[in-house]
Amino acid sequence: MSTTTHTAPWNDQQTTAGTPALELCEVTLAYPDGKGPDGAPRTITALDRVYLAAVAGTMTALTGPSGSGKSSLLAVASTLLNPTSGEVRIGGVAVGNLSEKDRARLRREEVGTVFQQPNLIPSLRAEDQLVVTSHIRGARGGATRHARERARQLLELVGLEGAGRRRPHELSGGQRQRVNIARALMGEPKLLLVDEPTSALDQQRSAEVMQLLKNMTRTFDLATVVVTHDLEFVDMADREVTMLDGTLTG
Ligand SMILES: Nc1ncnc2c1ncn2[C@@H]1O[C@H](COP(=O)(O)OP(=O)(O)OP(=O)(O)O)[C@@H](O)[C@H]1O
Repeated sequence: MSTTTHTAPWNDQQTTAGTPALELCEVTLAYPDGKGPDGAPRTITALDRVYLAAVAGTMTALTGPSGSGKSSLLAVASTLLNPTSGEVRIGGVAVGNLSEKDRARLRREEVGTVFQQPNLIPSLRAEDQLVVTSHIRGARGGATRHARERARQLLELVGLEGAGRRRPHELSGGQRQRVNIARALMGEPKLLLVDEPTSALDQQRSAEVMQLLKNMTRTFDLATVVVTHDLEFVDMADREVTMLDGTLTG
């Protein structure tokens, strides 16, 4: 019986240093919205022919009013939602051409996500929050040690050295968000997508979390896209883009 190794399609590609980690090309996303008075299906256009390129080592702030389409953009960029039309490319690879399995693998290997609420597991210590995913995926022995070592390094990098044994209720809101960010970096992503990371934090903690995201962007050469309502922190980003009624400007 012959064995074949399955190489991820995106590893087969010649990607040049200049390839953006994320490209959205003419991306439109329409959600179903019931039926109109005539019984015809209606839709809400959340994204309307959006172009966006995010390159390594750069933090992009994504702003815009409530309902303008920011979370929809992150959902499409993270490959969790398929656009209605247009193309999403991660590291130069057109996501629409991939099987569901390859898309999940691409997401796992290339994309880190940080959501508004840290969603930490209440019973787990900080370090275990970071290693649990690799454990669930079957890592044992050397791989487990490697994951634990990386978890410790990341916790130190996000300013939580010595807090690895604390459970979520023993951490402040800002510290929980730091664990969340460290967890998103465990898979060594190239693209980091962050949705409103400061919504539950006071001004000082918010500034610290934004600074941390910027530091991580530089340290790991990430393409980071941060949705934020906090206009005062927008200047910390390298670039600002604004959503308005599903259209991106900036
Ligand atoms: N699952 C869904 N089904 C139908 N419509 C949706 C769905 N999710 C979002 N929408 C609609 O799509 C539009 C964009 O929503 P989205 O959540 O992307 O905006 P947002 O800018 O992230 O808003 P907020 O800042 O309030 O989080 C809105 O009109 C919203 O009502």
